Amino acid sequence: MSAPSLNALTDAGNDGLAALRKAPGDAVLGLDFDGTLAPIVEDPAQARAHPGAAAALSRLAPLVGAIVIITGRPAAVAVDYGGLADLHGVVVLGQYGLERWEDGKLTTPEPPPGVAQVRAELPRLLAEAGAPEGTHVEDKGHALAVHTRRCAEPQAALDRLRDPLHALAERTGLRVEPGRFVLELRPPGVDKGVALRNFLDERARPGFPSAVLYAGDDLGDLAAYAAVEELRARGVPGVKICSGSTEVTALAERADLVVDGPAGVVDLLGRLAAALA
Ligand SMILES: O=P(O)(O)OC[C@H]1O[C@H](O[C@H]2O[C@H](CO)[C@@H](O)[C@H](O)[C@H]2O)[C@H](O)[C@@H](O)[C@@H]1O
Repeated sequence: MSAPSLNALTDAGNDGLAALRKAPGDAVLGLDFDGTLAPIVEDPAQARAHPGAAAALSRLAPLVGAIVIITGRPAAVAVDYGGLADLHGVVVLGQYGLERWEDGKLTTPEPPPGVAQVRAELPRLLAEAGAPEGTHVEDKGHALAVHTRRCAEPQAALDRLRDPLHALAERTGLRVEPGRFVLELRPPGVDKGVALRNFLDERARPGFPSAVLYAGDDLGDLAAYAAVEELRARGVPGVKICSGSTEVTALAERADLVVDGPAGVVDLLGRLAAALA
């Protein structure tokens, strides 16, 4: 890996990149979808992966041990919006790890009953809480996401809805997952860190993983960062990449390398593929 721009800002990150270069066939690349592979747009249904994302992943897939996309989206939606259907060697863990898509096969559990309760109660709750115009509910089957990006004042709208949504989540046995102008009510028990750890554990063998790289942009990705940090503490090299934005700063503070949004991530993946080929 000779490109200087692939250098991380931290020693631990550079150790991770060096280990990835040394034994790519046992390395794992973990990637978030929205904000990392796909540019953020106002309407969640219009989000699509960066035009270079699928090509970069397809170049990398035969060079590394595994590529796993870990997303809050339903797995099938990420596959569709990401243009991933024909990619071999890419696994998609959807709904924060509840769902799995691999080689065209989707595995999805039954949603817990609290999800139906939230679906039934949410319209009235939003009306009573004075949800501003532009508030939008995305029903993901296993979770409901309340978006405020299209409100005149997205942050104020989110602040207004936070307490009522937390109360609803508590009543229904769900948890609130905060994100970029969104509060999601989703089942507890999984997060992106759990999903990444489980994914690694199921493939465990001597020398695996040689390194783990994880790229994300939003608060939900911090759990995966924590998993990479734990791996490092156990001697497995890791790299935390932040797909930078002005909306979230918490990841940049913990990242080994910050790149310029999905375009920067795709550029990085392309250079990684060139370096490993
Ligand atoms: O884990 P991710 O792949 O990052 O998914 C997290 C949530 O992303 C989506 O919402 C975000 O992207 C939208 C489209 O760009 C944007 O409009 C919204 O403001 C963002 O919060 C998605 O809609 C959610 O279901 C995902 O859970």
